[in-house]
Amino acid sequence: MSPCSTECGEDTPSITFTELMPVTHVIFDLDGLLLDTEPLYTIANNQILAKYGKEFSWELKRQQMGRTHDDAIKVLLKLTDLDTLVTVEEYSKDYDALLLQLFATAPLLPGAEKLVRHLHKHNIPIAICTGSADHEYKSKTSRHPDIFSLFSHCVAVSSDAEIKRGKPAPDCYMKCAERFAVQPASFSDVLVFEDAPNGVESGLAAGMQVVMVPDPRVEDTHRRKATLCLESLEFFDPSAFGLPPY
Ligand SMILES: O=c1[nH]cc([C@@H]2O[C@H](COP(=O)(O)O)[C@@H](O)[C@H]2O)c(=O)[nH]1
Ligand SMILES: [Mg+2]
Repeated sequence: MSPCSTECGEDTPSITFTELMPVTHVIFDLDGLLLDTEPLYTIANNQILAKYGKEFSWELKRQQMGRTHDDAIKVLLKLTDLDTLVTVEEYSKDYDALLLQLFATAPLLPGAEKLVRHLHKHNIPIAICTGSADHEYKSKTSRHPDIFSLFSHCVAVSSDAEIKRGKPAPDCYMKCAERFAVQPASFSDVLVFEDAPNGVESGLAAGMQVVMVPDPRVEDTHRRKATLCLESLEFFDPSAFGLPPY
């Protein structure tokens, strides 16, 4: 994982923009980072929006990714000018049913299992922080009990009464760090893994370092905000953040 500048070629697996500092704790995003669920959201939104004669553009998706269930639908309805015609409840009805069917099919993304098993084996505290609701988390992870049992806890913002604001606000990452049995000395001792611009913003605002593994469509301006940007979790080198090497 040799650090390099943006001048590197397109096949460069990693780009760093700031100095990397050692960490003691790691928090993972879920959708689009550990699990390949983002295409499922695209299928569901395309299907529902078609009923209203609209298309699910990349701009809509980028705005939605990482947000809570209700925030994501509110943003979508506003940006498509459907907010005066359709309520969040109306949009959710068929959308939620379709998603729940799809979630149980979600595979792990490349490099996720190796990294999670490695950190757990070396007793690095690991947790999950997702914009999803609890019942969605359960459905999405149902195929992979061996991996998801390795995390100390999961903050599922859409159903967490203690968290008022979802990503991009910092609240969920701060709360997730505070729920470790042995808390980090400072939020800067936490490393976050994220795929979404809203999630990167959330982790950084919490004072944490953020490794971004973005959708290929994420623009450079958003990639540059992350501490480190990787094409795939497969290219992550734990020793770059003072974690035990592979
Ligand atoms: O195309 C989309 N992707 C993702 C989301 C939202 O982002 C959350 C995923 O959060 P995370 O990446 O924090 O796990 C989902 O629960 C959902 O609320 C969405 O609405 N639409
Ligand atoms: Mg995500």
